Amino acid sequence: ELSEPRARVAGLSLERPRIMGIVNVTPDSFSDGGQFATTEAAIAQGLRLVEEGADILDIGGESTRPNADTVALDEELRRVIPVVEGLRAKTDAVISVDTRKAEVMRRAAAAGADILNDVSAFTHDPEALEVAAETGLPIVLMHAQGDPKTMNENPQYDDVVLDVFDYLEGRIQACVAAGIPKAKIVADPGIGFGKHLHHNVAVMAGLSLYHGLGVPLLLGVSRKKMIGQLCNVEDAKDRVPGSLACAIAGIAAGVQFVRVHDVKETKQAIEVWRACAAGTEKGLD
Ligand SMILES: Nc1nc2[nH]c(SCCc3ccc(S(N)(=O)=O)cc3)nc2c(=O)[nH]1
Repeated sequence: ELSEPRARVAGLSLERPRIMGIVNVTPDSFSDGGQFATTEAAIAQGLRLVEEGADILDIGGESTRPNADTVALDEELRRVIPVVEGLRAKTDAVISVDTRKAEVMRRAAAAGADILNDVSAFTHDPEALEVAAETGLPIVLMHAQGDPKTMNENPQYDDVVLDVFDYLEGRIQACVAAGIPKAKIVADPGIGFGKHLHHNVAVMAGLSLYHGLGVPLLLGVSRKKMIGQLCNVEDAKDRVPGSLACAIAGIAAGVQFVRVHDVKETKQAIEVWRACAAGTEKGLD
């Protein structure tokens, strides 16, 4: 076999863009439905996103948006683990867990999670790298400058595109040194994490550079402030067209995974874009 076997991440081939649907497991502030209601709603949301075409579900129990408060370990476990268990029992979709805590990673892997997605690139929790290596799961390394609490106050870069590249390269090396094969690593430039608008758009324009890291790329821009700033749209729910534009821009630059809220819409945008890029109605297959 002259060509090396086609790369896969969590069993997913990378011959076509993969959609990661977002499942935020945060208490429903509109009702005192309690933990059970939150768990059941999150599981239902995950199954809906799979129906809409999500290849992966990203389960997050701690908001890492700017100025967000941290969530205690026991609370994050209470939010995330039941949802991973519930979804594992009901779907074969790939399950990713968005967490910075080693214990959440360990328990999520035991509950059947397939990918560990850490917005701190396994730097926040001193145990995270070792636990991730022990699970043997594929991981997502994302760039962030600073902590969610303060990251967007005054981010500083020499050259944001190159600085993000160098950071990710260093984290890949640290993970490989910790025993995580490079074939199990996905890199992500972290739109909105310690970046002003001009940093975010520079990263978007420079996405193709990150293929030089030698790993698949993931992009998460869905409904983020960058879109709101460009189009003066305050409510995140009104940012879907801009989110689709960012997903397609990423895919056109060769990004293999897009992390989105609006799976149905993103899937339609991708299918149409692929047919037009391939010039055949069958798309790029
Ligand atoms: N791999 C990966 N994981 C992620 N998890 C999240 S949670 C989003 C937190 C947030 C919300 C809103 C803004 S803002 N102010 O730019 O609108 C920033 C960060 N995102 C990502 C992402 O991209 N990749």
